[in-house]
Amino acid sequence: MEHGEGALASLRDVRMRYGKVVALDGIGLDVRGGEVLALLGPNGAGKTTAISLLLGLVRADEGEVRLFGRDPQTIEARRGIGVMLQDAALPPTLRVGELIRLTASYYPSPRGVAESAELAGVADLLQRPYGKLSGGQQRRVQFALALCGNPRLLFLDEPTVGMDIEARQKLWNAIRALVADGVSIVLTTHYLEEAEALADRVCVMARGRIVSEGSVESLRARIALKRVWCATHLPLAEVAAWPEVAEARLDGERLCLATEHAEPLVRRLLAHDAQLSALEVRAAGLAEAFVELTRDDSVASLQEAA
Ligand SMILES: Nc1ncnc2c1ncn2[C@@H]1O[C@H](COP(=O)(O)OP(=O)(O)OP(=O)(O)O)[C@@H](O)[C@H]1O
Repeated sequence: MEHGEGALASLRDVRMRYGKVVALDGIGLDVRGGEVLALLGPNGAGKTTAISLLLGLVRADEGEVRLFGRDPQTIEARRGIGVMLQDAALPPTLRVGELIRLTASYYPSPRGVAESAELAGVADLLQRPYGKLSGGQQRRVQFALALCGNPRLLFLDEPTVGMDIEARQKLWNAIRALVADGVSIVLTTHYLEEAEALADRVCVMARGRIVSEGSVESLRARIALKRVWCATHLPLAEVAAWPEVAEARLDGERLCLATEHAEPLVRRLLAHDAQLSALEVRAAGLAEAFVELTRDDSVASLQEAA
């Protein structure tokens, strides 16, 4: 199958610059029907730019961008999506119910105001002016606006920023309900647990590229690695070549090694350096796996046959 065929939305060989800044450096991405795709990556990785292209808010310098097989700037394509961006500037004096009604009116077959509000957990806020709501409440209203058009595809850019734990859980449940209803979702997040809780597939971006793509499990597989730190006179290059060592780098004064075989590695280290000190062994968490993935493009070996 040709890349992008059958996908709800796709980027192909897309490059994008802002002046001298390369925001996207040749990326390909498909959003498939029925999936929750999480885009992860550190600040400035290019996640928002990728979404902005799919939404038709900006045009790519190079490459092809399709939304429902069309140019994302066409009205037909835009009517099929719902959007929750980071910097939603909504009129503060409008009441929540009015905002939902107004937004829904742009769509051919919207959800009702009451149903949208119920799904987003803002049914008790309908009479309140938007500007008087808390940050977390405003985010939930923005979610209601994203889903009120009855979209097939929903873009959520860091949807749970500023929400407390309970609100976050409620939003996750609402997202699950939409997915069960056949809605596809593209989500960006800095919370790994959010990707774990929701995503079928994860794309890790760094420096305008996709450095890893696969299931949440393939990311989690990195937890099998342990981290070993030690102060040693052994040269980094020598230790990096040992068979037990998956990755090696300097962390301040110490070597930091990633390994699946911590005990044999520690035995070998001690055998080669009797003066070795400051030894520490820890399991690598998902957060560390993520940092590793985004540290260096060469660690793209996790690529999973999807
Ligand atoms: N309108 C713009 N003008 C100039 N540079 C921009 C613009 N938008 C994005 N950039 C730059 O492009 C790069 C990618 O930014 P982008 O917002 O896509 O990253 P991100 O992954 O969404 O980051 P974050 O997690 O901080 O939201 C960054 O270096 C950013 O500074």
